[in-house]
Amino acid sequence: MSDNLLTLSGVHTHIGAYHILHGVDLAVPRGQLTMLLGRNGAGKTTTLRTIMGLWRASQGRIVFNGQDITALPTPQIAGLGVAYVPENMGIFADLTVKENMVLAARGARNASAIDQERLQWIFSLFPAVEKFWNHPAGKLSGGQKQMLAVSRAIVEPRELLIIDEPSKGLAPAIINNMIDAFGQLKAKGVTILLVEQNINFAKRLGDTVAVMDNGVVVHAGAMKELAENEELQHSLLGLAL
Ligand SMILES: Nc1ncnc2c1ncn2[C@@H]1O[C@H](COP(=O)(O)OP(=O)(O)OP(=O)(O)O)[C@@H](O)[C@H]1O
Repeated sequence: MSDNLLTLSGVHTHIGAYHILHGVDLAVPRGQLTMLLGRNGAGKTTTLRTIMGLWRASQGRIVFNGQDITALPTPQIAGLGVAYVPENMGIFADLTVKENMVLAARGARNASAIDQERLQWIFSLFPAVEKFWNHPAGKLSGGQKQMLAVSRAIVEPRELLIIDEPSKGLAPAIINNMIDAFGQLKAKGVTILLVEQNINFAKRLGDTVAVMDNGVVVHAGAMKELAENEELQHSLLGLAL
């Protein structure tokens, strides 16, 4: 088996009449945290949605854990162990934190059916989830909602966690908490693919990086190499810095 848990080769995606992805090549190494960076509109979200089968690749190939998933329906892709947290987080605002968690655990009808050891671990990663267990999710702060969204994604064991801009709009203290939690997830063997705009967040957390522009990956390599090269950051990311 290859060292890459996920690979995209020459992936094109059209949305209606618009040709958005123009041959994306991306490798997500097993056990690492890969950062997907790029200016606004570069195609990052479209890439994540194409991996999940929410948009269809019109050309190219997506392989997860040795299996071609390019044409699989989204529930089957999720069933292989891929969790996706979209930018809007997909939380049910009118339901409590507990109800949100129960709904995320396939087959669980109530909180006691959630793996309790796992739940305690999630509480230790994100204490706010325990603290606001019986509160409506809509009343949480932005950072707490993001923590709930990630908690929902990991309520069952996953091999790959895909998260769209988890640091967006968060205060620095909450970002530190997130960085800590992602580090612990990685230590548990979860492979993570994160879309980011915040280069400092990316530098602190990323092992591998891919930078997109105009619907293709224009740079890929070690995060450390990009983090140490300000000229390269500027030429690849420009004002996004
Ligand atoms: N539903 C859609 N219909 C038409 N064009 C779309 C649609 N969704 C995205 N696009 C276009 O596709 C391009 C890539 O968008 P995408 O959201 O993937 O970029 P991004 O890199 O995630 O940027 P951002 O950080 O702003 O979300 C943009 O030009 C965008 O306008």
